[in-house]
Amino acid sequence: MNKKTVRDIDVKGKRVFCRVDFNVPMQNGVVTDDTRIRAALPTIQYLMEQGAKVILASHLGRPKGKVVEEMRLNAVAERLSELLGKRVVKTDEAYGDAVKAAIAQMNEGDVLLLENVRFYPGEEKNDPELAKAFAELADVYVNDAFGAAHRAHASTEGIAHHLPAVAGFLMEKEIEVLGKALSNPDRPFTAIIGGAKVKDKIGVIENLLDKVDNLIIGGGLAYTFVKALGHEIGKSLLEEDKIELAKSFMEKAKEKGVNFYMPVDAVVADDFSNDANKKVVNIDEIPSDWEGLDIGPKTSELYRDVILKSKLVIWNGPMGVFEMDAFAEGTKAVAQALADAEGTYTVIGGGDSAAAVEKFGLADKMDHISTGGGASLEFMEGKQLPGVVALNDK
Ligand SMILES: Nc1ncnc2c1ncn2[C@@H]1O[C@H](COP(=O)(O)OP(=O)(O)O)[C@@H](O)[C@H]1O
Ligand SMILES: O=C(OP(=O)(O)O)[C@H](O)COP(=O)(O)O
Repeated sequence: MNKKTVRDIDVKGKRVFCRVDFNVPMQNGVVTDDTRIRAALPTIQYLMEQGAKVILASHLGRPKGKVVEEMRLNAVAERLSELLGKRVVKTDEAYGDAVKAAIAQMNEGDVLLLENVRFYPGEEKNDPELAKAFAELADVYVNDAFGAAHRAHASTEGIAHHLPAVAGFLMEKEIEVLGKALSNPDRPFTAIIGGAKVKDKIGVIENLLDKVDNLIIGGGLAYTFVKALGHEIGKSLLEEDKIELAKSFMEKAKEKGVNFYMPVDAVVADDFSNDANKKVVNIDEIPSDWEGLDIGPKTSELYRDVILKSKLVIWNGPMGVFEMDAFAEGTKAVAQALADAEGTYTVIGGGDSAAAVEKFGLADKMDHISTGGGASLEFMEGKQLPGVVALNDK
């Protein structure tokens, strides 16, 4: 990475505004998955050890510029305190006089967490005034929020124009791992794209066709491709206006010598529910009033073979509706193949795929699980991430 990191600056005694992505799932006021908090610990602990006054900032959810009580960061501060073994002070605002007064009380090595930055309308608008108000709190800016690096917001981008601005360790690692995967991949290089958001993923599929040896398609978005081949897909997920594009991708794959793998069979159901009637059919035999909710066993086997022969695999998006046990087998099979693949570097691209490997107890078998869903996708599409661009060059 050609950006400066926390290693390149002296932070002793300095107030460091460190943007993290603590956008974690919560239920009844308790953090239910602290992966993102743990992922930021190396940077936080380094700053503490170096004698910085660590001021953490994060968003949680999408409160749309207003205070939403359930989206306060109090529970996050509690969890972070437990993980650090040190009390983290939490302010009820993210800038202003009360916050400045709390910061003035800090000693070297102390940690303070600001309130949810998205309680202010200026955050998502990247309002220069809010960016300045954040900058006034500190001497140095550190961005460790890879999961939010695709957002040009006041605390992820604007503030970097007012202070010395460097990357944290998580940001550095994410960019390095994903960057290496794309620029200098070990081969055969396989990308597995699944999930439901066809529109969001079309761009990444197009970009990956220039880079991979094998492209595997699964999940809800596969049916637009099945339809493009001229098959009946019943009530399966369809993005009608992307059929032509899907066709062009399959042609492009052929021209470029990319092996394009699509489901050869599917688990279809007569209802979108765990208790629906279900059966396995060949991909060109989906009944008109049924819908495909998982890849079938023949497809799982085919995909497993491709995975085991690969040296690098990146995976984004489940193979089926894995949240329902009845349609989790395909996603589980792919996760298991990744876990079993020896000498294969496996990268999980955030979001639901990360939740899936966690659910199947295979997370520790993966080489890199990205903390960013949208961010890793945009990175793989070849887009510049504003939160990274704004940092100081080496
Ligand atoms: N065949 C399918 N039909 C409908 N939804 C599906 C299908 N396969 C997967 N999904 C859904 O896709 C969702 C994840 O999609 P997406 O958000 O694109 O993935 P990610 O979060 O990994 O980027 C999951 O909630 C899953 O239930
Ligand atoms: O959870 C996040 O995105 P992700 O689910 O795509 O990884 C990030 O914290 C960004 O949140 P946002 O999509 O509300 O800007």
